Amino acid sequence: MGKQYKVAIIGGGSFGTAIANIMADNGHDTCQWMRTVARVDEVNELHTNEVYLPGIQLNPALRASSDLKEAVAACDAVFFSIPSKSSREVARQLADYLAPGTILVSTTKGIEFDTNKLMSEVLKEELPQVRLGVMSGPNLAKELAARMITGTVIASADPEVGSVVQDILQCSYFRVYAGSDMYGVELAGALKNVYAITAGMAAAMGCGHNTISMLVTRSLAEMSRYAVMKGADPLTFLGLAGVGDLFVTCTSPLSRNYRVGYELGQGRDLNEVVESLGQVAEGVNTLRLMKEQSEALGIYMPLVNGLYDIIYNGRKVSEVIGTMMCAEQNRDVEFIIK
Ligand SMILES: NC(=O)c1ccc[n+]([C@@H]2O[C@H](COP(=O)([O-])OP(=O)(O)OC[C@H]3O[C@@H](n4cnc5c(N)ncnc54)[C@H](O)[C@@H]3O)[C@@H](O)[C@H]2O)c1
Ligand SMILES: O=P(O)(O)OC[C@H](O)CO
Repeated sequence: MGKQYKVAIIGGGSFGTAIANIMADNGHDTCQWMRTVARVDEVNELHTNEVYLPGIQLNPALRASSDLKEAVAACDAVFFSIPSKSSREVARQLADYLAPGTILVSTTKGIEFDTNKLMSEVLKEELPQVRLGVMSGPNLAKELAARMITGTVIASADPEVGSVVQDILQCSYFRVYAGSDMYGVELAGALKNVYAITAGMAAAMGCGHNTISMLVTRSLAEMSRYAVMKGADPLTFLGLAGVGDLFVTCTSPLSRNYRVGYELGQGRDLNEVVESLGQVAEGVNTLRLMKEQSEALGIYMPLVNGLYDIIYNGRKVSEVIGTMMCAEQNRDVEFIIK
C-alpha cells in the first residue's frame, strides 16, 4: 500500500459519493461533506447513499460530516463536486478553512451561468490560497461506484497536484492520467453535456447507429472548434476527457444529460423533465452559454444552434435537421476542428 492521505470531498451527490468511495477503498482517511444531516447519518451508519447511488454498498471506512470545517481540517487534498450553479457559494464557505497550498480538485462539469467562468476560475477567485487541478473523463458515477473499469484525467499547472491525485485515486478499476491542459480538460467536460442532450433526443426518435455515429463525430468537431477558439489544446479533445467522455455521455442512459434529451425527444416539457430528474444536468445551462458565446465570437456551431432552436424557440426537430443537413453539405469540410 502506498502513502495514506487525509482527503475530503465536498458534495453529497452521485459523483462526490462515487469518488469518496474510491478513496476509502484505497485506504485514505476520507471524509465526505454534505449539507443534509439525514444523509450524513445514512452514510455513517448504513454505508449507503440511496437517493444518489441506489443499491450501492459503500466502503464502511468512508465517513460523512455536515461540518465543513471538520471535514477539511488538515487535509492534503480536497475534491470539489458541487453543481456549477452553487459552486461559488460553497467555495466561499470554504475560504477560511483551507490552509495555503492545499490541493483542490474540481470535478464539476459546468460553467458559471452569470459570468461564463469555468469552475477553476471561480475557485481561484474565491480560494486563491489553494493549488488547483481539474478532473474529467468518462466517469459515470454509478459505474464507478460499482467498481467498473474506467480512466480519468487530472490536469493542473502544478505537476505535483497530478501525481498526488494519481496516488490518491488510482486503483485496479480506475486509471488516472495526468496532463497540463487544465482549460481544455475542464471545457471538454462541460461542453459534451450539450451534445449528450442532442444524442438522447436522437435515440428517443429512433435514429440509427449511423446517425448517432455522425452526431458524436460532428459534436467532437464542433466542441473542439469552440474550445480551440477559446485557447484549449485540440489534442485534449482526442483523449479521455474529450472524445472519451463525449462518447459515454452521448450513448449511456445513465447520463442525466442524455436522459433529459431522451425525454425531450418523447415530447415532454423541459422544465418538467429537469424537475423530475432530481439531479443536475449541466448541459441545459451550458447550451445557453455556448449559443451566446458562439454568436459573439462568430464560431460555426450548427448542432448548438439546432438544439437551442428546438428547446428555446420551439422549432420542429424535422425542420432543424433539414436545415442542418443542407448547411453541412454546402459549408463543411470533414476536418476535425476547422
Ligand atoms: N454523476 C456523474 O456521473 C458525474 C461524473 C463526473 C462529473 N460530474 C459532475 O460533478 C458535479 C456534481 O454532480 P453530481 O452528479 O454529484 O450531482 P448530483 O445532482 O448527483 O448531486 C449534487 C450534490 O450537490 C449538493 N449541493 C447542491 N447545491 C449545494 C449547496 N448550495 N450547498 C451544499 N451542497 C449542495 C446536493 O445536495 C447534492 O448532494 C456536476 O458538475 C457533474 O457534471 C458528475
Ligand atoms: O450524468 P451526466 O450527464 O452529468 O454525465 C455524467 C458524466 O459526466 C459522465 O462522465
